[in-house]
Amino acid sequence: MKVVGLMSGTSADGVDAALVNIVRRGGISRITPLAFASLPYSRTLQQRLVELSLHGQVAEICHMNAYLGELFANAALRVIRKANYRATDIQLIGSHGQTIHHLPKGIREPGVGVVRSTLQIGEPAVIAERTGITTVANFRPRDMAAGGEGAPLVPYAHAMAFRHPRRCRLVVNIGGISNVTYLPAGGGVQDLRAFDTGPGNMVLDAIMRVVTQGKRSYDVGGRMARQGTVNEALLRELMAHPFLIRRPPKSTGREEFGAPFVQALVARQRTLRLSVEVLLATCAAWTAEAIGSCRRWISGEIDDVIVGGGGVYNRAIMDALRGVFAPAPVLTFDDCGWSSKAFEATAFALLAHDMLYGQCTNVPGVTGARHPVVLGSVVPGGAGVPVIQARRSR
Ligand SMILES: Nc1ncnc2c1ncn2[C@@H]1O[C@H](COP(=O)(O)OP(=O)(O)OP(=O)(O)O)[C@@H](O)[C@H]1O
Ligand SMILES: CC(=O)N[C@H]1[C@@H]2OC[C@@H](O2)[C@@H](O)[C@@H]1O[C@H](C)C(=O)O
Repeated sequence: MKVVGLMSGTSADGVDAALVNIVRRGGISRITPLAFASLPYSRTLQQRLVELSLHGQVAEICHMNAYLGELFANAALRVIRKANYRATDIQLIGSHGQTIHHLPKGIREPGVGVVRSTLQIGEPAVIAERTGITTVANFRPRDMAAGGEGAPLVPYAHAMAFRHPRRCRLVVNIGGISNVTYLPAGGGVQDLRAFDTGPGNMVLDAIMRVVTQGKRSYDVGGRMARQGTVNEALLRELMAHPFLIRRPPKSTGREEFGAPFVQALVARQRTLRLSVEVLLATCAAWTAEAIGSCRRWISGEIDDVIVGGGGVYNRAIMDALRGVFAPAPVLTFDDCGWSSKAFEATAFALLAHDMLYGQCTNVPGVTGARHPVVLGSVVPGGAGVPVIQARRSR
């Protein structure tokens, strides 16, 4: 089956589209990447989405849901064209959407108990209408309904791509938020451990925006951070952040590490009279140390560390990670035959595909859900939902 995966992460910098071929045999899906395309958001749109995530008005959320649906559809059509296919050659789209709010711990309501919620926008009905292709979206809410955090979900795909019969591996995604997946040697999906570790590019990007008055949205190559030295006192304060100490299952987002957090951090920088370079160096080191502190909740050796997400291009973070995990080698997804940029989009192609087979793709030990569930809701395309000789498998 040819499937497009669509993803816009917490950095809100654009839609990634991965076209893959998936073959399923013996209850196992195998992926061959075919093409990848990105549709970057304008800086104004990125800013609107960041604002929306924290202070969105309902009318704007309503509008953005449909507008992003159009952009997601464009991204899908772009990757299909790039691979010289037509939309009618593609059977399925898996769209993560754009997270604009995530409340994994939930809020207690009388007569109901704790209500957990998360909101990904980018209307799948618009995607299905523009492309004619069956679209699966809204992957997170079902896990939450089963008592889980609804995140992270990509560990299912990490296991498919990176598990090894003899090596214990730590897969790290450094997106806006960072998350880890521990894959014990020879283990399967049910043996993995995974959770968000907290800070990623979101904090560094926000600092760049504040100090350049919005002219630069990230520190290219981590160059500015590499000109500073780490302030150990501030690093210790940051390592005491409540999210880092919380036991898994745990997931987070802009609600904890977005603008209000960064405003307080920049105020602290001014009190301590630190340069921007020192602040960036300290936050890059914090990202790496927070990832390293996952070892508190992981029992077992780490033979390889494999890193993906935009953070692989930040040398300050990568150098710090090498220090944190030495002597284990710190590799990238690309070193292992997978694209760092395309992986999350690919993962949502896989989740959509496996959903059609009735496969449960949440990992209850990861999200905290009470039981495995089938993730996603379907909007049929012009040819209806692809019919599968369904064989329910775990
Ligand atoms: N050349 C580069 N140098 C430094 N940093 C970079 C570079 N390219 C990308 N990045 C960083 O990577 C970020 C985007 O990463 P990515 O696309 O993995 O995040 P995301 O998928 O939005 O986040 P998440 O995984 O949390 O949902 C950018 O905002 C930027 O901070
Ligand atoms: C709610 C939400 O969108 N969370 C994202 C975010 O970005 C990284 C980390 O926080 C992870 O928990 C998740 O994304 C990936 C795709 C996941 O579900 O595995």
